[in-house]
Amino acid sequence: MPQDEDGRPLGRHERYRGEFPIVVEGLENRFGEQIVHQNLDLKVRRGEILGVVGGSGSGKSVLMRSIIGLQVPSAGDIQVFGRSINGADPDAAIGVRNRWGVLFQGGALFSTLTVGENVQVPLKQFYPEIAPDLLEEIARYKVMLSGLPGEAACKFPAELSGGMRKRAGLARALALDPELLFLDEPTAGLDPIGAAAFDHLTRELKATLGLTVFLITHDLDTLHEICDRVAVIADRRVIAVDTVPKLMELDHPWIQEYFNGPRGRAALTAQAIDELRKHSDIPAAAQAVKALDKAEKGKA
Ligand SMILES: Nc1ncnc2c1ncn2[C@@H]1O[C@H](COP(=O)(O)OP(=O)(O)OP(=O)(O)O)[C@@H](O)[C@H]1O
Repeated sequence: MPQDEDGRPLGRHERYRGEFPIVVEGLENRFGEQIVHQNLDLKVRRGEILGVVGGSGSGKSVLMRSIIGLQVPSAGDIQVFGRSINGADPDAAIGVRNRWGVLFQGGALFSTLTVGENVQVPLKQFYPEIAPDLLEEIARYKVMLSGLPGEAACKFPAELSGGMRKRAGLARALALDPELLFLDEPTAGLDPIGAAAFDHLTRELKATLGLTVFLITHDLDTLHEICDRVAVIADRRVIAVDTVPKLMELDHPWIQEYFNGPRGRAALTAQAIDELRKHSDIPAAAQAVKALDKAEKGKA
């Protein structure tokens, strides 16, 4: 039975009201001789989009897999909704596991099922009593919530573009009305316009559905645009968690290279121009945007 922050049992449809729906303490993950995480601590705040960054192979996906119970850590404790998930028996853990949705890298859709049937998989698993026509209706609603046309529910994953497949994966992740959404590199492989649209959708969904989002990404635009805070993994642990501007002030070499390198600065400039555009009713802002656009055209 899921519990609230004071250990009281939560009803099936009650939502978590504590400050930190995810708390990771002293996490260690080893694969043979390789130590991926050691003494890793992280607290995710309710209602935030937490970006997770780190070099390739730094253990971002392993951290996500540990939190959702797909990777059993060698040491440490992980609490989700105030409940330790390590060593929890599967039946008891179900009270927690039906309260998150996951979009894996590449979407991980079943290729032999239509999009709608993919969305129905978790629904059937956790709510076998729902009648087939209602299942179909819920699936179609989730498909549309993810920004796809309703007809996409009848298509097979192979019939969709990369961006549409991501949205279909998102529809499945939203199937159970989760409180927590895990996204593993959602904008990887999308063109800049598709990536910006997916970011926008993530932000909208967070606001309208009251989600807490754990977002692994390499995408600097995503970090600047939609993340409330960003956790940086390096040296086998989380070395900092803060807003992007605050992180940029830190003196760590990886952080400096990542956020203040040429790509980091370009993302920052793009965000600044976006902000200015929002205020183009102010003559000085409109003038600045015009000048910057002209400079960009000159570069091209
Ligand atoms: N099941 C496994 N068995 C052995 N080693 C593994 C396993 N899963 C992950 N690893 C190793 O753990 C390390 C961290 O992997 P992980 O996928 O978490 O990195 P990442 O930070 O997500 O990288 P990327 O940004 O490239 O996706 C890598 O060296 C990887 O080879």
